[in-house]
Amino acid sequence: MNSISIAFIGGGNMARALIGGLCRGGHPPAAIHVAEPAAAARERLAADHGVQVTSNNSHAAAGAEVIVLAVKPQVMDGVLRELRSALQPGALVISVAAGVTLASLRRGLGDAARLVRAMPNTPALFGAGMTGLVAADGVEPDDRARADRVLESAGETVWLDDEALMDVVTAVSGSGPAYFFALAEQLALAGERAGLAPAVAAKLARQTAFGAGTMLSRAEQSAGQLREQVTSPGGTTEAALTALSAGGFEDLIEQAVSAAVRRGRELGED
Ligand SMILES: NC(=O)C1=CN([C@@H]2O[C@H](COP(=O)(O)OP(=O)(O)OC[C@H]3O[C@@H](n4cnc5c(N)ncnc54)[C@H](OP(=O)(O)O)[C@@H]3O)[C@@H](O)[C@H]2O)C=CC1
Ligand SMILES: O=C(O)[C@@H]1CCC=N1
Repeated sequence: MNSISIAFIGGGNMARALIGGLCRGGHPPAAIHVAEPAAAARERLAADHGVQVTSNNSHAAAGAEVIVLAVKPQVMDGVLRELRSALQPGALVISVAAGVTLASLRRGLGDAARLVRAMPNTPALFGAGMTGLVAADGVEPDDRARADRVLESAGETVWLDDEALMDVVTAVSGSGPAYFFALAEQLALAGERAGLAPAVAAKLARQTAFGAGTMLSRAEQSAGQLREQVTSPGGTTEAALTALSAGGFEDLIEQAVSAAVRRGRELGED
């Protein structure tokens, strides 16, 4: 594994997941610096992963070859102002912030900055992440390779040519794990209401989500084909899926994705 020096600005949920993925993938913790204002979060990151922690964004960024901006979109402008003069020449900046455009990163960091916008997701923690990436003008092939080396330790990557689609990536795979977790939650609750003990219902839902996810990742068939294999004509699954459709399942998913796309665009305008 490479030992690119990486600085994370913001040590919250997404940074933790990416750092976990990097460390599991063999990236040396000593080559990872994290700037995070909350002392408790810093202590946890240092204890869990052995990474270097600081409360000072500029110090973290100063020696780094790759800087990952993992702060909320709402605080990004202030962070960019702070970092503008702290980046070392040739450093690659990867922002994972939802909605924040390459143009606004460019405004904050100046013309010389090498910029990539990425949208990872939290399964990165176990190397099972999905990251969409788009590069700003001026990004060289070796910058893309550097971004890939950082994000591939967290799972799969896909490069897009059209930045406008990053809000759709955010809505599908960035936020996507939450939809599956919400489904697992509701499935367990429904099992409880139908008589199962809470622990049993939770175990059935979790392991079923794991099994379905494993099949989606390993089987050759499409999601639709896998669904059909479970659905015996006139059987229980068909009854359940008919109830989901009658309740507007397909429309609801479309509405959910549209809402997330809209919110991503709003965050970019703030
Ligand atoms: N969570 C997810 O699944 C995903 C999140 N993202 C993106 O990742 C980014 C972070 O999200 P997430 O990890 O969920 O949020 P968190 O709130 O968990 O993490 C953000 C961290 O940044 C810290 N922070 C706040 N202000 C500053 C600052 N000025 N300098 C340095 N650090 C600061 C926060 O500290 P404090 O709490 O003390 O304010 C917090 O620990 C967002 O832009 C989001 O869009 C992208 C993909 C998926
Ligand atoms: O909810 C959010 O805004 C972030 C971006 C994708 C996942 N979490």
